[in-house]
Amino acid sequence: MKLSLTDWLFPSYCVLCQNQIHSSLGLCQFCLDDLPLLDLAEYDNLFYRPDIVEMFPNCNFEKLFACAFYQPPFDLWLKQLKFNNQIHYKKALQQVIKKQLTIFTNKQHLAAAVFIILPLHKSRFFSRGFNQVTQVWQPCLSSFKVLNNVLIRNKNTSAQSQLSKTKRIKNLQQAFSCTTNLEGKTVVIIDDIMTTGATLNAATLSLKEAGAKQVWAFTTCLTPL
Ligand SMILES: O=P(O)(O)OC[C@H]1O[C@H](OP(=O)(O)OP(=O)(O)O)[C@H](O)[C@@H]1O
Repeated sequence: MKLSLTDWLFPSYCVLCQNQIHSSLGLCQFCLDDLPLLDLAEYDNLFYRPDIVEMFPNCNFEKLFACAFYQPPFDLWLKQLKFNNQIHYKKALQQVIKKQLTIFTNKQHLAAAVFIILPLHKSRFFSRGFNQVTQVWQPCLSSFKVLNNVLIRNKNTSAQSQLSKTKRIKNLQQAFSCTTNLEGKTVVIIDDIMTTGATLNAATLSLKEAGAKQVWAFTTCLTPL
């Protein structure tokens, strides 16, 4: 590995093995290659995997992309990022997302699709200070068309993580609205975690009401209840 002057002055280390890496990275190549990622080369739509379709019944979106199941080390990275703003895990997650997006785009055309990062309600955004999904995903989407302020979160919902499956669905009812006509478009909606799919389903409903032809859900991790 060739290190620059910046790397010598401000060394960065792999979040897993602590070997020195380029400052632009969070993981060394060995650790990245060792991670338990979902096999998108075989299943570019995870709904084609019988076990996954059984874990997430009644989803209204057409395709599902995820990097991995919510298991070590992803659970720690996502929690630390969302609740403690530990942004050094961001680069590691971005390497994982970019790797999975490259595999996906080799099989699926996304040039005409528009991307929407799942918004937080404004009061949640102000109390947290950031949208953890935007922080991680936005830099991975430079070659795609990202729409901002199109999907609005109207309802200040309780955190899904505290609720049962039935309550999660009710909690998200009427949570979103869409400000733009999406007639005929394929919309990719992005979130960090899918547990029951209630959040992504509620967003899908709004996007389809606005005319979206298809909605594809991209999430960093899956964690069925
Ligand atoms: O698939 P589901 O059952 O809908 O659960 C997944 C959602 O739950 C979490 O958010 P949560 O509402 O807990 O918190 P946040 O909006 O503050 O990020 C997570 O970030 C997803 O958005």
